[in-house]
Amino acid sequence: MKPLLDVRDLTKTYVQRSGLFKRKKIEALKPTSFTVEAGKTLAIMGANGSGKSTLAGLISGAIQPSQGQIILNGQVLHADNYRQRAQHIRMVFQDAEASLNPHLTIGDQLEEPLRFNTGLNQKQRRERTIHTLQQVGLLAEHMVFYPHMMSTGQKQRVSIARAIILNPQLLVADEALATLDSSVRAQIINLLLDLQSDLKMSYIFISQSPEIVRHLADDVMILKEGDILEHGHVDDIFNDPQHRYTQSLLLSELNSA
Ligand SMILES: Nc1ncnc2c1ncn2[C@@H]1O[C@H](COP(=O)(O)OP(=O)(O)OP(=O)(O)O)[C@@H](O)[C@H]1O
Repeated sequence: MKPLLDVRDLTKTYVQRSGLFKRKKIEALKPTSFTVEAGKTLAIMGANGSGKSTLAGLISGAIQPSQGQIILNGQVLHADNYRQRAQHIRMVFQDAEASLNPHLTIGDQLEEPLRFNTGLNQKQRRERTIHTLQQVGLLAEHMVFYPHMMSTGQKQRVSIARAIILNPQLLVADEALATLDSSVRAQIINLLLDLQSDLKMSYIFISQSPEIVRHLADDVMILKEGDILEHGHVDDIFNDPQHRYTQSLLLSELNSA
């Protein structure tokens, strides 16, 4: 079966000035290749600075690659074609609060991507917005709410609604559950699993929590200093990690979970 996402030799090198004439190269992501099947979840784990957010940013188009290709459904995604990517790949961030505009109603924030990326008229946009709110367990009445009127969990639901409103094929979640307390986190995990089975989306899920990864992911990729250290089925990696780094990641996170 052809994969939904095919990442080939994706690379990101940052160049930083480190003096008047000196430049320092930071290899945030070394040439990285992997695939994600339709409807499946790939989790990405790694210590701080291992390149997780860089990889998420490259896939979502927020960061321009130094080299490499991203192919979605057989089509090469061009780094400068934001519109081409925006419809198919959407991101959910850790801090729902910061990713929502405090001055706009929830309805206006959800309609924004529809205005920019679709030809839907106002009535159709409103219908789609209400439908999407309901898909994430919110109500049509939430259209007129401002973010400060909602709980943390409801705000994360709005972030997810905004991510799925264009019917993307791939959702990239960067530590999207990290700041939620355990009961809200369980609800959002269930919501993500339900949405995936209803909408057949693929997920790339960055998380430091082995508990969440085991629950949500099919495959897991372990990043270390911009390199893939291990990549395989979650059960295989969790039951038999090949590297001490992976073992300590799983252990330290287990202890803090
Ligand atoms: N804009 C930038 N300019 C220069 N270096 C950067 C930039 N963004 C990230 N880096 C560097 O690239 C490397 C990978 O960073 P990245 O944020 O992708 O790691 P991460 O695994 O997401 O870390 P964390 O878990 O702390 O968010 C780090 O060494 C970081 O300092």
